[in-house]
Amino acid sequence: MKTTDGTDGQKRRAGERAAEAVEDGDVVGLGTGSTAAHAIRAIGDAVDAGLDVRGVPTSFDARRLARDAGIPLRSLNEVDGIDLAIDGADRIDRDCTAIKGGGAAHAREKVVDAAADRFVVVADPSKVVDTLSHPVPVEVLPDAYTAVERAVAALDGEPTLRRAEAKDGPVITDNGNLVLDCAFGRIDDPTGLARRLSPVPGVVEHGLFVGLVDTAYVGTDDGVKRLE
Ligand SMILES: O=C(CO)[C@H](O)[C@H](O)COP(=O)(O)O
Repeated sequence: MKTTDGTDGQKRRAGERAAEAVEDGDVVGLGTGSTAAHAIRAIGDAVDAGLDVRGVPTSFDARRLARDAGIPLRSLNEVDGIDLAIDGADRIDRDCTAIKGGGAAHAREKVVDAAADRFVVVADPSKVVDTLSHPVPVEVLPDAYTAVERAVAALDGEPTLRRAEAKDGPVITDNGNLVLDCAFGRIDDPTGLARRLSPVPGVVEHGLFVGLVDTAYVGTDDGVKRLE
């Protein structure tokens, strides 16, 4: 039966389906954003019901939400590995290459998601595309942002310093850095672009997630579709 709860319902179904994959004893990477938040709340409900897990949050916000949901927390340095990471995405193609960083959390997200035995993206259908063309968030050291802007321009990208909405000036990440949203138009070779962005001095991390996502759960109006 179709429901009328819109995008939030789609996100909730995706998040809750991913949370069902968490098993007793798991160490779980807890992603950032409104879709991952549904998974965090569902894991919190399961913890209330007796599930034994430890969560590794990917951001200040994920940590706060998970703590409020009653999930025991660890930092990445305190665990030997991560069994399952659940995180949102700004765009994902049918090969499960994703662009992340809409919440400026992609540096820690990538570290946690890449450390996981299994990484599941949760998304609503507006995130699924045939070809990636969304701007790529690039976290940069504050002292290096103009140098990185020039390097991005040399890769035919158009960088825009992300500005804060409830503060004058730029967005400052949880790591104290800046974000350049870099438009490259249609990204036909995300692997090549990722390889060119990573070594630019001053780049802390970019939001292209290539070869990291195992499965995507895409919530719909009446269920969840799976991309592998
Ligand atoms: O990458 C992210 C944060 O850095 C988010 O996962 C991404 O922006 C998706 O967010 P939402 O689920 O709210 O649409």
